[in-house]
Amino acid sequence: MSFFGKLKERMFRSSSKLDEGLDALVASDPAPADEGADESPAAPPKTPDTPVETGGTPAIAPIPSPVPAPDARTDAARPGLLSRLTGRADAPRRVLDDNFIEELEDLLVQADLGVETALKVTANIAAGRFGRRVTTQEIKQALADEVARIMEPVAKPLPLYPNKPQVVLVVGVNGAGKTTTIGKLASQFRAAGKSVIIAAGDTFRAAAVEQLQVWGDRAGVPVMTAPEGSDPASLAFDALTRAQAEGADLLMIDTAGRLQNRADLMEELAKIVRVIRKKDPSAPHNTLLVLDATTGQNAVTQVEVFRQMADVSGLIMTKLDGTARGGVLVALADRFGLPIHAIGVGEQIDDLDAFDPQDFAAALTGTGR
Ligand SMILES: Nc1nc2c(ncn2[C@@H]2O[C@H](COP(=O)(O)OP(=O)(O)OP(=O)(O)O)[C@@H](O)[C@H]2O)c(=O)[nH]1
Repeated sequence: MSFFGKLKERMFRSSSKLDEGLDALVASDPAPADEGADESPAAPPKTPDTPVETGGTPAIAPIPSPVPAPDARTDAARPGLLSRLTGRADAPRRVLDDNFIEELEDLLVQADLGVETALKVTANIAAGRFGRRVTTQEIKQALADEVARIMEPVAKPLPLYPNKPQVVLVVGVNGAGKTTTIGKLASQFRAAGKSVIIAAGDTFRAAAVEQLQVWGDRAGVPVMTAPEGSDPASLAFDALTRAQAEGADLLMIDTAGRLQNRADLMEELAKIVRVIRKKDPSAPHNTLLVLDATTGQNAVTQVEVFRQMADVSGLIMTKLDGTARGGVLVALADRFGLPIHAIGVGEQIDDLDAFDPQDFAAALTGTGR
């Protein structure tokens, strides 16, 4: 299955609230039009060609008339054979008015786009459409276009540099998916013919080290470990020494993610950087922040916190499968503009891929491709 296939199938599979919410938004016509017209698209027109205004409040979309409205530009408003076959002539419509805009904003906030981004996106969707009768499909497509427009500038694969080894520091809170992501990336680099070494820098958790070893075995990549509780900076130094001696292409350094004691963690990360720079002043070449999509708006806080602690160069978002909170990625892109290198949609080795804004927008809005 293609990665987009997986993304579409898994992303929000359990709770695709945005897609359903948009359907409900247009269908939840506060002043429903004549039901009869819905069931009989071929019936004579019961509605005027332009939206009906009822006492100052813009009318809610009448069920589409078989007679094209003068301003209609979509096939749905031209009930030809194709429209009837695809059912689009019957598509519910609703006037895009203030209420609609407010409800759309709420829906986007619930989908974790964050208030600021939700307001911006909604305003852009409404521009040029205000007062018009719109279908769900039109709104979904407009939303998908807006999301893709925001995400396009940040969709950048992890850059590979000629430096040998390229040192990749991986940071993020416990459980975000750092270990899994390192395993998946290592496996992909190996498949691309690169030699990789992993340093298990979370020396305080034996389980984390073991898990990394399992991933290293799977990927066919050596994992350097140190005794429990030992200094991660010292391990990083040794790992870089070995990577340089062996001419490895990449050194990936896992780190601890204990945010409970921010000062300690900050010092630990700073020390790792200080120490590896003794061997390579240009290292680390990438500092990847791994974020868990299921934490929703918490991811925004995590970016803020980790940017204070480390020179974060890019993001990887995991667990986009089975969550309704993937919209937070739009908020992150809009707010921070940090490159999004990859997304994870499962626990298997091939469940990580480069971030594609069009695919993501399509999966998020349910427009499909
Ligand atoms: N569904 C899903 N689960 C994932 C994904 N990425 C990681 N996981 C799971 O998330 C859990 C935590 O992942 P880890 O890789 O151990 O996270 P970590 O950041 O290294 O956590 P610590 O080892 O506690 O520091 C594991 O059970 C992974 O299998 C993903 O994209 N989708």
